[in-house]
Amino acid sequence: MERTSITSAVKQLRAHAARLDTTTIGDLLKQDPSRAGRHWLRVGPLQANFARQRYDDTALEALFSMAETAGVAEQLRALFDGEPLNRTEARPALHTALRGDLGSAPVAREASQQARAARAQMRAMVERMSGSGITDVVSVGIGGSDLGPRLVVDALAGSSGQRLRVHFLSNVDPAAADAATAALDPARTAVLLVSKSFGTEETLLNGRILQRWLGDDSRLFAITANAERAEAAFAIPRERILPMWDWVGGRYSMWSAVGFPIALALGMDGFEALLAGAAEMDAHVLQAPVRENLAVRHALTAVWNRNGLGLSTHAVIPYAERLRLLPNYLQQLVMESLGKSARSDGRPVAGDTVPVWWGGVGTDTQHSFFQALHQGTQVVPMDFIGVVDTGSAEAENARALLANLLAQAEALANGQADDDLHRSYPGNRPSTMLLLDRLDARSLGALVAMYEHSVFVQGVLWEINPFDQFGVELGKRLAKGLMPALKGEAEAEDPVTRELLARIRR
Ligand SMILES: O=P(O)(O)OC[C@H]1O[C@H](O)[C@H](O)[C@@H](O)[C@@H]1O
Repeated sequence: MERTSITSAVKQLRAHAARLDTTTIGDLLKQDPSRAGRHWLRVGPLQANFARQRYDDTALEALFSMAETAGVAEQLRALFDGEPLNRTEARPALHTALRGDLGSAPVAREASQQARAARAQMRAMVERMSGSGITDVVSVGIGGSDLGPRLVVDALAGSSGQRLRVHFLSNVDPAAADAATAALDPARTAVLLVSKSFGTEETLLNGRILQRWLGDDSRLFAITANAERAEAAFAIPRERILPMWDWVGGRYSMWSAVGFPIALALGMDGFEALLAGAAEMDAHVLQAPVRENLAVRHALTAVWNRNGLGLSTHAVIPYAERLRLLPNYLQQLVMESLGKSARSDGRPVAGDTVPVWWGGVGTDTQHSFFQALHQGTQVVPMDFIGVVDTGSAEAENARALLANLLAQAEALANGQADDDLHRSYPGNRPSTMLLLDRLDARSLGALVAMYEHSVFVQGVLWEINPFDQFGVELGKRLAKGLMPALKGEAEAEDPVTRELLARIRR
């Protein structure tokens, strides 16, 4: 989209928001009795209701035409086809090729082919490891090499007649390595070093600790796009290395061999069900017109709340204990992808980009930060996520969970007036309701893929590259430079850091 048109689209959204300033969610529902029933979209096991967003049909039309002007449908096609949309790094982002073959260009077909071959390798390794007396696996990785597998294993391992017990180690704090290994027997444990670059300090340092602890390199594995480094630094032979590629971004990589811990915990069939759920969402997102497209609608809603209403944070609240790690996962996916101030072409962005994403699990968070959501001065738009059939025999608890989910969304939207301001609920706080039929590999795959595509579409609308993350580099470089100073072999340049170091050393 031309800079002028994104600027004017943002201006238009603000004008619609101003026009709707005194119209509440309650008013919108009253004005249009069909609203609650009209704002549903369903894709496979996932359905979403947007009726409690603060746009009316006219504002929604402006959002749809913003998507059309930005060429969202064409950009999605370009994504699947492996065009080098990651322009700052001159490469494609082909995570969709890890779970299907909807890309029609040779580069995308080649990627799907490589992904299939890697899955065959994974299947063989899962079988070998499952029958080898190994009981536990420690997956060492951080960021995109940790959060996705950690989320899925935490969500699904318990319910799938778990094979190997999988544990995760990410933080460079030595206490994390202690905690990860405390209850394990090294003789019955395998260690996976998961790092796309094989250059990440935390993973390399923790990898050393775990290699020593293991005492037997035959149960040390690597998942990486840099096999040479894994071989050189840890002497891991090729047959124990699973591949990764530079056309997969770290935070989009759990569908690749980075998902090996998932396959070990759920079995390869479970892992493939996750991919199938994501592939179902891919097909929908690629083919559905803008007005019926779940990820596009989710993205437009995010842009409305950010640029139209000017809301600076966004909360995601799964009412499912097994999705307790989803907010952490989404923080990386959304904020590392969209936390940018430069457009793809290097010029400054036209308006605000990503809000701060945060959240936690319901019902717990009702008893911690929901007070601020109901009565605080800042309005926080939310994604509520519920599971219709929990599959639990504890029907009373399952009903209470759903009742709380429904009640909170209602209370936030409708509020309740009271003469006493302390007891008054302002309401008019927007939320989207996302419902999974049940929580299994397929529905979780679909949900995560929906978020990935929503992030991509937001990137298109804001004209930013969601696939780089240069913002994380400066701090890493400075930390490296401070290692000698911490050993007392050098001084820090920054006066405050120097003073801090002096006190640390004392
Ligand atoms: O997989 P690795 O190369 O070890 O990278 C792990 C993580 O570290 C980096 O700092 C990036 O911010 C993340 O996007 C990445 O997922």
